[in-house]
Amino acid sequence: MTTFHIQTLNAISPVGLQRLDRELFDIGTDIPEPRGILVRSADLHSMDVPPSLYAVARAGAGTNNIPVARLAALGIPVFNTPGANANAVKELVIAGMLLAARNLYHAADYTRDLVAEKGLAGKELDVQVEAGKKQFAGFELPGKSLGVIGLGAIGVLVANAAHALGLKVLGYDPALTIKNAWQLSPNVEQVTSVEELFSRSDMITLHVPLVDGTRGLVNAERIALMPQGGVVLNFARGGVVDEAAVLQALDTGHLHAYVNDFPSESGAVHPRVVTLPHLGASTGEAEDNCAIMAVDQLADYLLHGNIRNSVNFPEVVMARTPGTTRVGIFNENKPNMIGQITAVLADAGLNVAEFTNKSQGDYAYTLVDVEGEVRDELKEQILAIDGVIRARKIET
Ligand SMILES: NC(=O)C1=CN([C@@H]2O[C@H](COP(=O)(O)OP(=O)(O)OC[C@H]3O[C@@H](n4cnc5c(N)ncnc54)[C@H](O)[C@@H]3O)[C@@H](O)[C@H]2O)C=CC1
Ligand SMILES: O=C(O)CCC(=O)C(=O)O
Repeated sequence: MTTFHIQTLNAISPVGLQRLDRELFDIGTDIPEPRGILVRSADLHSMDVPPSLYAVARAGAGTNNIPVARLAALGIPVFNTPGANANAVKELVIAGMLLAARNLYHAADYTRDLVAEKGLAGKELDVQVEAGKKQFAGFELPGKSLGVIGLGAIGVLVANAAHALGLKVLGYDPALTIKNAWQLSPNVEQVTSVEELFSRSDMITLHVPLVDGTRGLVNAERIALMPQGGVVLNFARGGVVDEAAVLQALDTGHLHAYVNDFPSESGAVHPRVVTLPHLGASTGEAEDNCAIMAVDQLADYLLHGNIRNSVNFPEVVMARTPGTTRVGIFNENKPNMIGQITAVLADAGLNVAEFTNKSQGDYAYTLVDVEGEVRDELKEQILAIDGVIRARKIET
């Protein structure tokens, strides 16, 4: 029986890893010729793709650290774990709003400084606490407006929780899915332009992927639309915000605070910025959820060829037909591919028991269960079809 080598490039929760049957999988950080890679935030863009590699599973949501298009062209699916860490991020966003509204981070620093640096104690400390606290007076959330950009797994949870805290919530997502629309509170007002969202929001929170269309989404022009004293919360990715524009708006007082999860040299030391060390998904619960989903999807692909939650190939899931052999085929999405594939199977004397083919963008994926002996040369015959990228006999 085949043993699949799985390479882990970040700490993946053991709750997920223990789901891999050690008779079928071996796992390590330095494993040679990996069939599968499990990753969180490690940057794979400069990686030489090992010829052995069949799939990459991201235990998390964002895949901007992975060369998704390059892997698609090689017939290598990239999986992610939609929603598995959404609650963890939502809770940190709520914490971020409160940190900003009540100036908590700087207030706690002030108190620590009175004792640790100035050496105050007793009555002297009490006097300075009461004298200094007015500089940290904040505002309450009810009555303020929050603009949520991106109403996906995280954005919907944030929007609903913010409404429950008494905020007026506006949402913007030009590609809102029906599933997410069902989850969204009817009290969240959807707006149709990002400019309207900025001009009507005291606070803005970002929940979009980092792609070409979202890079620098928060810029000087849009910040200028916000009411005086606004707050920007960024738990999406650093590149979604033009940080220089944010820092300038903080310096002029147009913005009150910037709370974010993506340290940079200038942002991390600015007095009106609170920067966390990419903590959004760092809860035991989220790490377990992500690892379980990533591992299950990777194992299902390696053992059965099924594709669930891939960011570069369509969803293709087919029950195994007893007494058959399964073949998985990636090809360019162009006419007559299915006809040519089934012709090769027929020429090889194989009867098709089950067949499914789905396309998405430039590529398509076929799973076929065949009756009859699948000889080694079948793979070469399928690969000889113009437009076929990869073919695999799925042994188990
Ligand atoms: N700080 C952290 O540790 C974490 C950060 N993230 C980041 O948050 C992002 C979102 O995560 P999820 O909500 O789970 O993803 P998701 O895929 O469920 O939602 C993203 C939403 O953004 C929308 N969108 C895309 N482009 C947009 C645009 N230009 N304007 C408005 N909406 C747009 C999409 O239609 C989708 O509904 C991830 O891609 C990742 O970068 C996710 C998890 C943890
Ligand atoms: O794995 C992590 O801690 C980061 C999570 C994240 O940024 C994501 O899921 O997009």
